[in-house]
Amino acid sequence: MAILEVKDITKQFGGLTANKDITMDVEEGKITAVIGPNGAGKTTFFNMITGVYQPTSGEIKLDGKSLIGLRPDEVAKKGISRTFQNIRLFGEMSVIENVLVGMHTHLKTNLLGIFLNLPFTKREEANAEKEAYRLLEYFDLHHLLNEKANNLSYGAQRKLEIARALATKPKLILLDEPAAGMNPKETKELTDIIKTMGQQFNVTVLLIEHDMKLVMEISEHIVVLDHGEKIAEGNPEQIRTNPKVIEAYLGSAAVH
Ligand SMILES: Nc1ncnc2c1ncn2[C@@H]1O[C@H](COP(=O)(O)OP(=O)(O)OP(=O)(O)O)[C@@H](O)[C@H]1O
Repeated sequence: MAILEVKDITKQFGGLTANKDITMDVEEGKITAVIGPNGAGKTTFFNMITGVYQPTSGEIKLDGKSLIGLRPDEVAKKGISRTFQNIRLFGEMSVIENVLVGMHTHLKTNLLGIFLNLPFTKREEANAEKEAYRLLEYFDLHHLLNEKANNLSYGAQRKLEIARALATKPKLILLDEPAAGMNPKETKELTDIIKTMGQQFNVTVLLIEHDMKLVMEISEHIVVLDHGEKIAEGNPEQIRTNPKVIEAYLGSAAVH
């Protein structure tokens, strides 16, 4: 079943068409990747799904309900969470605080409850901390929980961003180049995390990534954009051997 349905979306910035009539489905529980050369329109595509930009035309549905016209915070409430190409953590806050901030978007507690120190509030906070710890354990960041986010290695910051995005309990998580800037060891670790996190956290993964080894290893479905248009989609084998994709993006050397 498709959790996300995108139909004929187009985005124009003045005279430039960044996305043109893109149609695709993201199947629930499957890892889907969007690939393509720089400037192909991948981030614009994510920005439309998350309400940062409104499409010039077309339809986007989550669980059969339209997301058109919703602001980013409203899209987030519907169950879509994301990470960014450039890391956006609260650098002065600790690792666990970064995750707790993510969780607070769906806790029932309000500020009054915190000031009055109500039992319900305390219980909810304690549960949130436990859950945050469990998340950090999964990302192997639990030993760093009191460290300032700014002090983490680059790879650890990238993982923390994903952990924070998961803390909002999304149905669908969008990862924008999660492996960018990572060394091979970090990329390998991240590959394993992304591969298993769907089942672990009951979330569907849609990612943009340039690291083809990662993409080919974890994706069940791949969509290829070039100059704002979808030029191919299919499973890794179909994409790897598609002449159009090789010409536009992969190059003959990258096929093996
Ligand atoms: N806000 C904007 N205003 C004008 N043009 C934009 C805007 N955002 C993106 N573009 C243009 O749209 C095109 C697609 O950009 P986009 O960032 O979506 O590509 P991309 O595939 O994500 O590239 P990369 O892999 O380099 O991140 C580019 O030509 C870009 O300059």
